[in-house]
Amino acid sequence: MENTIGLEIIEVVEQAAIASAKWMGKGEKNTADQVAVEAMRERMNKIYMRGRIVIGEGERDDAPMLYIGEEVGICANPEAKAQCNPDELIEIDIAVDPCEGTNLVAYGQPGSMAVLAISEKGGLFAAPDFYMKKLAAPPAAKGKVDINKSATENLKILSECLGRSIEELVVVVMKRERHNDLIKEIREAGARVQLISDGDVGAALSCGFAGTNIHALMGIGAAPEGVISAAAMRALGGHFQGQLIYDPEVVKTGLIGESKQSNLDRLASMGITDPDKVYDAHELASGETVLFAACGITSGNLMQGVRFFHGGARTQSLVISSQSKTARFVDTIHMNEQPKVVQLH
Ligand SMILES: O=C(COP(=O)(O)O)[C@@H](O)[C@H](O)[C@H](O)[C@H](O)COP(=O)(O)O
Ligand SMILES: [Mn+2]
Ligand SMILES: [Mn+2]
Repeated sequence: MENTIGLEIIEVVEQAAIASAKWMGKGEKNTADQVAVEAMRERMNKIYMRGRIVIGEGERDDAPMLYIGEEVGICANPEAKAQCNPDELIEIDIAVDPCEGTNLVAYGQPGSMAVLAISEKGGLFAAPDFYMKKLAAPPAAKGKVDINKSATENLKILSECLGRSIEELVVVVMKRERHNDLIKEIREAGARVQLISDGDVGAALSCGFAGTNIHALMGIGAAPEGVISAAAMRALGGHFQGQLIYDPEVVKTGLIGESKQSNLDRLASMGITDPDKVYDAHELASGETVLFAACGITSGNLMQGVRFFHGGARTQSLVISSQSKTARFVDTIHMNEQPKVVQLH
């Protein structure tokens, strides 16, 4: 799979990031999102694969493109349809977030990225658009920290696994009212908290790499982003656990349906019989091969954002593969028809 489409998925996230970056700082989050979706879809439909979107736009925004269940790949491209033989193509499930951190793009803040994860058919958990309690940590703490333990206990474990004092640990938490107690507990335990307004995929990913000065992600974010983060951590060997949150009282927003009971009914209709199950990275991204790709829209811990120059743009992407066990940073100069210069920096 990596050989077949590894390079192509880099271009998919690059194109989405470039499109979205044109709307950076313009205060229009929906446009920044929409153009990323269109660019991602257009490039995806040139790939010789039979792709199916399992996590996409859709539930939250009732989107017309990259919706859950949409078929993508060369056979979905009207121009190629005549020559297309689906039986010859590899079947792939895809989780996408073409613009992860739409607010970050709209307001010119760091940490937004175009992101996707792919695996064989059935290899990614088709999470509903609910919330998810998440715990991400570096590879050294994999299987040692536990989402069922308190933050205080996990910080002690992290401190031992990483050979640093608790005071030397930094935990990313989304700045939300629902996290007030968690933030207090982390601070009282002695660790430092980095509050983010959006973009918990980037935070989870940062835990996978030493040198980012981020040692854990704790708290509740969106479930689809949880699966994408899990795919990255699965391929990288980091720790990720997620537990669906279906009670609107816990998150204090109306985003996950009217009532706890209606959400439980919906989970049951999806075949999720144990709604409180804690999933680890291997369960959320269970395929034999898992690939993760991201391209910075605005600069973050791991990737620089898109930099435009007259006639082109430069991007930085990351592709992580469970198959080749590589985390590959890709630095690309994109040249339009006739650039006056090919800008190096
Ligand atoms: O910040 C986020 C927004 O993602 P997007 O809509 O693609 O720009 C995600 O990283 C979060 O995981 C998540 O969507 C968020 O926590 C849910 O929203 P909220 O109710 O504001 O916490
Ligand atoms: Mn997102
Ligand atoms: Mn998004």
